[in-house]
Amino acid sequence: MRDLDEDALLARIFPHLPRGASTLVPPGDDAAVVAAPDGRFAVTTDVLVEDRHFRRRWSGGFDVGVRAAVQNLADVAAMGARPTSLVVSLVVPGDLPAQWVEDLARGFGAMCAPLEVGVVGGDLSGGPVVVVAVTAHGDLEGREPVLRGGARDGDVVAHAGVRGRSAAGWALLEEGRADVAPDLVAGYLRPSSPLALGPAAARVGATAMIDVSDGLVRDAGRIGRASGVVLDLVGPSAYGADVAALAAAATALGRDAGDWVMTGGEDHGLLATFPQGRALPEGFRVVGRVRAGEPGVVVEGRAWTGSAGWDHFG
Ligand SMILES: Nc1ncnc2c1ncn2[C@@H]1O[C@H](COP(=O)(O)OP(=O)(O)OP(=O)(O)O)[C@@H](O)[C@H]1O
Ligand SMILES: Cc1ncc(C[n+]2csc(CCOP(=O)(O)O)c2C)c(N)n1
Ligand SMILES: [Mg+2]
Ligand SMILES: [Mg+2]
Ligand SMILES: [Mg+2]
Repeated sequence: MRDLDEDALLARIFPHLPRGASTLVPPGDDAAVVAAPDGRFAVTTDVLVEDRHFRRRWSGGFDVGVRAAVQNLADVAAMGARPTSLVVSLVVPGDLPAQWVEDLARGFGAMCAPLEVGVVGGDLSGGPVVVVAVTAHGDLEGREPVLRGGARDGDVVAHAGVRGRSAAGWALLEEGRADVAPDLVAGYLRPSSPLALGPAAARVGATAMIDVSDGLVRDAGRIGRASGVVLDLVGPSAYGADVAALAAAATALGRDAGDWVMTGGEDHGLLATFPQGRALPEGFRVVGRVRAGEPGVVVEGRAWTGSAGWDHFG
């Protein structure tokens, strides 16, 4: 596994997976779309693993519940769908206080109840570390899903949500410096995604969309490769306010705030492409252009030479 990256591993998995009779959008996007006799729905799953995504000494059950919900709801929103329901599978070690699990459920409730998203079931098992695996469903409300593969030469690239805050908060926790910027730590522990802007982007004709889980540059590259175009992003110098908000943390840790903005994961903003001249939903900000060229991503016209963004294996 150490010799593969996530995309290479998926390329080995996908050929073996049956398409089934009802698949409208197969694996490869933020969610699949499945036909139902009375319509169709988006479905997606993401897992959080103790000591890979969170540490129990930093994150309470409530935090992990919020985060697991957001991570999955954002994948639904990135299809242009409205989330409707979750199911939650838990693996819990024997030393875990029952209160932690109750707090986890409260975290799901706090995130989902205001959205009228039901948490409608799940599964329980024991195991060596905490694992929270969530499946989320969404309603496309009669619209076409917004795929990763629809960006076209001449489109604008726009982003909604925060940039780099989760990465900065995670770095502060790792270095024992949470005191430097508690707001950034909160952005890591309990990220917030502009979920309503997924359907809003779809309604104004977004051509492609992804939620940013592995970093702007890496996830922009996924749209570029899926669409057969290149996304040319603005660089860190265009993100003055974002960089300023991360400056104290970057200074304290000797890290680069611009790198967090461009490559930090787990913010769960929405990155979308729109036809040129389209009025964007409020909350989206233009961060680049789509051009013809070697499919993928460039920053200010050049290959990105900063860190690559998150990959579990690569
Ligand atoms: N084990 C697997 N079997 C089948 N399909 C998979 C598997 N793992 C991932 N996929 C599919 O591969 C695509 C990419 O998955 P990935 O997890 O990178 O996307 P994501 O959930 O949007 O990102 P992230 O997990 O970083 O938040 C998705 O369509 C997903 O359903
Ligand atoms: C303890 C700890 N170590 C490392 C990280 C960083 N991290 C883990 S997964 C991920 C990207 C998205 O994951 P996925 O693709 O699984 O959704 C990132 C940035 C963390 N959050 N906690
Ligand atoms: Mg996603
Ligand atoms: Mg995933
Ligand atoms: Mg990922």
